[in-house]
Amino acid sequence: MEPLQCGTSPIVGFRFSLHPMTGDFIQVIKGALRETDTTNVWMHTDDVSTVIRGRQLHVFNAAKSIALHAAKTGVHVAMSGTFSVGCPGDSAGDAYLDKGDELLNTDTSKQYVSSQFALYPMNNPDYMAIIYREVERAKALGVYNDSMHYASGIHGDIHDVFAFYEEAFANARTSENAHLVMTVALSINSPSHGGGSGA
Ligand SMILES: Cc1ncc(C[n+]2csc(CCO)c2C)c(N)n1
Repeated sequence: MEPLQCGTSPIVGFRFSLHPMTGDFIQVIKGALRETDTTNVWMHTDDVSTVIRGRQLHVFNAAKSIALHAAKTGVHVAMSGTFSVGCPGDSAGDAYLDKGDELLNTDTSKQYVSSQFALYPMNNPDYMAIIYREVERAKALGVYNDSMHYASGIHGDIHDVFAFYEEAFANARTSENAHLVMTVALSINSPSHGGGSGA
Protein backbone atom coordinates (compact mmCIF):
# COMPACT_ATOMS: atom_id res chain seq x y z
CA MET A 1 0.00 0.00 0.00
CA GLU A 2 1.21 3.52 -0.82
CA PRO A 3 2.11 5.61 2.23
CA LEU A 4 -0.54 8.30 2.80
CA GLN A 5 0.64 11.73 1.73
CA CYS A 6 -0.60 14.96 3.26
CA GLY A 7 -3.42 15.96 0.92
CA THR A 8 -3.07 19.19 -0.99
CA SER A 9 -6.84 19.56 -1.13
CA PRO A 10 -8.23 22.71 0.50
CA ILE A 11 -11.21 20.72 1.71
CA VAL A 12 -12.08 21.46 5.34
CA GLY A 13 -13.86 18.99 7.58
CA PHE A 14 -15.61 19.29 10.93
CA ARG A 15 -16.56 16.16 12.87
CA PHE A 16 -18.71 17.02 15.86
CA SER A 17 -21.29 15.84 18.32
CA LEU A 18 -24.14 17.70 19.97
CA HIS A 19 -25.10 16.67 23.46
CA PRO A 20 -28.31 18.37 24.52
CA MET A 21 -29.02 18.08 28.26
CA THR A 22 -32.66 17.12 27.83
CA GLY A 23 -34.84 14.07 27.48
CA ASP A 24 -35.76 15.44 24.03
CA PHE A 25 -32.17 15.20 22.82
CA ILE A 26 -33.15 13.42 19.58
CA GLN A 27 -35.39 16.32 18.51
CA VAL A 28 -32.71 18.89 19.36
CA ILE A 29 -29.99 17.08 17.41
CA LYS A 30 -32.10 16.20 14.40
CA GLY A 31 -33.81 19.61 14.38
CA ALA A 32 -30.51 21.51 14.37
CA LEU A 33 -29.19 19.38 11.50
CA ARG A 34 -32.44 19.65 9.52
CA GLU A 35 -33.02 23.39 9.97
CA THR A 36 -29.53 24.29 8.76
CA ASP A 37 -29.07 24.68 5.01
CA THR A 38 -26.33 22.14 4.29
CA THR A 39 -26.55 22.35 0.49
CA ASN A 40 -22.97 23.62 0.28
CA VAL A 41 -21.39 20.89 2.41
CA TRP A 42 -21.13 17.13 2.29
CA MET A 43 -22.74 15.82 5.49
CA HIS A 44 -23.01 12.42 7.09
CA THR A 45 -24.47 11.54 10.50
CA ASP A 46 -23.91 8.33 12.43
CA ASP A 47 -24.68 7.12 15.95
CA VAL A 48 -21.77 9.03 17.50
CA SER A 49 -21.21 12.19 15.46
CA THR A 50 -21.78 14.14 12.26
CA VAL A 51 -19.20 15.21 9.70
CA ILE A 52 -19.47 18.16 7.34
CA ARG A 53 -16.91 18.75 4.60
CA GLY A 54 -16.43 21.43 1.99
CA ARG A 55 -14.99 24.90 1.52
CA GLN A 56 -13.89 26.56 4.73
CA LEU A 57 -16.49 29.34 4.65
CA HIS A 58 -19.38 26.90 4.17
CA VAL A 59 -18.17 24.45 6.81
CA PHE A 60 -17.92 27.22 9.43
CA ASN A 61 -21.23 28.72 8.31
CA ALA A 62 -23.05 25.39 8.67
CA ALA A 63 -21.32 24.59 11.98
CA LYS A 64 -22.38 27.93 13.49
CA SER A 65 -25.92 27.52 12.20
CA ILE A 66 -26.25 24.02 13.70
CA ALA A 67 -25.05 25.36 17.07
CA LEU A 68 -27.42 28.34 16.83
CA HIS A 69 -30.43 26.17 15.98
CA ALA A 70 -29.68 23.86 18.90
CA ALA A 71 -29.26 26.93 21.15
CA LYS A 72 -32.63 28.34 20.12
CA THR A 73 -34.40 25.44 21.79
CA GLY A 74 -33.25 27.02 25.07
CA VAL A 75 -31.83 23.69 26.15
CA HIS A 76 -28.35 23.45 27.68
CA VAL A 77 -26.33 21.91 24.85
CA ALA A 78 -22.69 20.96 24.39
CA MET A 79 -21.05 20.83 20.97
CA SER A 80 -17.62 19.33 20.67
CA GLY A 81 -15.69 18.61 17.55
CA THR A 82 -12.56 18.69 15.45
CA PHE A 83 -11.85 20.86 12.42
CA SER A 84 -9.29 19.44 10.04
CA VAL A 85 -7.67 20.52 6.79
CA GLY A 86 -4.91 19.01 4.68
CA CYS A 87 -5.58 15.63 6.24
CA PRO A 88 -3.78 12.76 4.55
CA GLY A 89 -6.12 11.08 2.16
CA ASP A 90 -8.75 13.81 2.40
CA SER A 91 -8.86 14.61 -1.30
CA ALA A 92 -11.62 12.37 -2.60
CA GLY A 93 -15.12 13.64 -3.22
CA ASP A 94 -14.11 17.25 -3.62
CA ALA A 95 -17.22 18.16 -5.62
CA TYR A 96 -18.29 20.54 -2.86
CA LEU A 97 -15.24 22.71 -3.53
CA ASP A 98 -17.05 24.09 -6.59
CA LYS A 99 -19.65 25.88 -4.45
CA GLY A 100 -19.78 29.67 -4.68
CA ASP A 101 -19.18 32.30 -2.01
CA GLU A 102 -22.77 32.98 -0.97
CA LEU A 103 -23.41 31.96 2.65
CA LEU A 104 -26.68 30.06 3.03
CA ASN A 105 -27.26 30.44 6.79
CA THR A 106 -27.67 34.10 7.67
CA ASP A 107 -29.43 34.15 11.03
CA THR A 108 -27.78 36.93 13.07
CA SER A 109 -29.59 36.24 16.37
CA LYS A 110 -27.46 36.89 19.41
CA GLN A 111 -26.44 33.91 21.53
CA TYR A 112 -23.82 33.72 24.27
CA VAL A 113 -21.43 30.77 24.07
CA SER A 114 -18.54 29.77 26.28
CA SER A 115 -15.97 27.53 24.68
CA GLN A 116 -12.46 26.15 24.68
CA PHE A 117 -10.21 25.49 21.70
CA ALA A 118 -6.85 23.98 20.90
CA LEU A 119 -4.77 24.34 17.74
CA TYR A 120 -2.51 21.58 16.45
CA PRO A 121 -0.43 22.82 13.48
CA MET A 122 0.83 19.44 12.30
CA ASN A 123 4.54 19.03 11.56
CA ASN A 124 5.15 22.77 12.06
CA PRO A 125 8.23 23.45 14.24
CA ASP A 126 6.87 26.96 14.99
CA TYR A 127 3.64 25.63 16.39
CA MET A 128 3.90 27.38 19.78
CA ALA A 129 4.40 30.79 18.16
CA ILE A 130 1.36 30.15 15.97
CA ILE A 131 -0.75 29.20 18.98
CA TYR A 132 0.38 32.23 21.02
CA ARG A 133 -0.34 34.54 18.07
CA GLU A 134 -3.93 33.31 17.85
CA VAL A 135 -4.45 33.57 21.60
CA GLU A 136 -3.16 37.16 21.47
CA ARG A 137 -5.58 37.85 18.64
CA ALA A 138 -8.45 36.52 20.76
CA LYS A 139 -7.43 38.91 23.55
CA ALA A 140 -7.35 41.86 21.12
CA LEU A 141 -10.80 40.93 19.79
CA GLY A 142 -12.28 40.66 23.29
CA VAL A 143 -13.33 37.01 22.98
CA TYR A 144 -10.56 35.60 25.19
CA ASN A 145 -11.85 34.18 28.46
CA ASP A 146 -9.27 32.10 30.22
CA SER A 147 -6.07 30.14 29.96
CA MET A 148 -5.99 26.55 31.09
CA HIS A 149 -4.15 23.31 30.58
CA TYR A 150 -4.39 22.00 27.00
CA ALA A 151 -6.80 24.67 25.69
CA SER A 152 -7.75 28.35 25.72
CA GLY A 153 -11.14 29.74 26.67
CA ILE A 154 -13.07 31.79 24.11
CA HIS A 155 -16.46 33.31 24.82
CA GLY A 156 -18.93 35.90 23.65
CA ASP A 157 -21.62 36.15 21.02
CA ILE A 158 -21.72 33.07 18.80
CA HIS A 159 -21.01 35.15 15.66
CA ASP A 160 -17.85 36.68 17.18
CA VAL A 161 -16.70 33.32 18.53
CA PHE A 162 -17.13 31.51 15.19
CA ALA A 163 -15.54 34.42 13.28
CA PHE A 164 -12.52 34.12 15.59
CA TYR A 165 -12.36 30.35 15.11
CA GLU A 166 -12.58 30.58 11.33
CA GLU A 167 -9.79 33.14 11.20
CA ALA A 168 -7.60 31.22 13.65
CA PHE A 169 -8.06 28.12 11.51
CA ALA A 170 -7.09 30.07 8.38
CA ASN A 171 -4.08 31.76 10.06
CA ALA A 172 -2.58 28.70 11.70
CA ARG A 173 -1.67 26.85 8.51
CA THR A 174 0.94 27.63 5.91
CA SER A 175 1.52 26.26 2.42
CA GLU A 176 4.49 24.25 3.77
CA ASN A 177 2.51 22.93 6.74
CA ALA A 178 -0.98 22.61 5.35
CA HIS A 179 -2.26 19.97 7.75
CA LEU A 180 -3.99 21.60 10.70
CA VAL A 181 -6.29 20.29 13.39
CA MET A 182 -8.37 22.45 15.76
CA THR A 183 -10.55 21.10 18.52
CA VAL A 184 -13.46 23.07 19.95
CA ALA A 185 -15.84 22.47 22.82
CA LEU A 186 -18.80 24.82 23.17
CA SER A 187 -21.19 25.14 26.03
CA ILE A 188 -24.50 26.88 25.35
CA ASN A 189 -27.34 27.87 27.71
CA SER A 190 -25.46 26.49 30.68
CA PRO A 191 -26.64 27.45 34.15
CA SER A 192 -22.93 27.80 34.95
CA HIS A 193 -22.45 30.80 32.63
CA GLY A 194 -22.08 34.02 34.54
CA GLY A 195 -20.73 32.32 37.64
CA GLY A 196 -23.85 30.40 38.61
CA SER A 197 -23.48 27.26 40.64
CA GLY A 198 -25.15 24.90 38.17
CA ALA A 199 -23.42 22.18 36.15
C1 LIG B 1 -24.26 16.30 15.67
C2 LIG B 1 -24.47 14.90 16.17
N1 LIG B 1 -24.54 13.91 15.25
C3 LIG B 1 -24.78 12.66 15.66
C4 LIG B 1 -24.93 12.38 17.00
C5 LIG B 1 -25.22 10.97 17.46
N2 LIG B 1 -26.60 10.87 17.89
C6 LIG B 1 -26.94 10.78 19.19
S1 LIG B 1 -28.61 10.78 19.41
C7 LIG B 1 -28.92 10.94 17.75
C8 LIG B 1 -30.31 11.04 17.20
C9 LIG B 1 -31.01 9.73 17.21
O1 LIG B 1 -30.50 8.86 16.27
C10 LIG B 1 -27.72 10.94 17.05
C11 LIG B 1 -27.67 11.05 15.56
C12 LIG B 1 -24.83 13.45 17.92
N3 LIG B 1 -24.98 13.30 19.27
N4 LIG B 1 -24.59 14.70 17.48
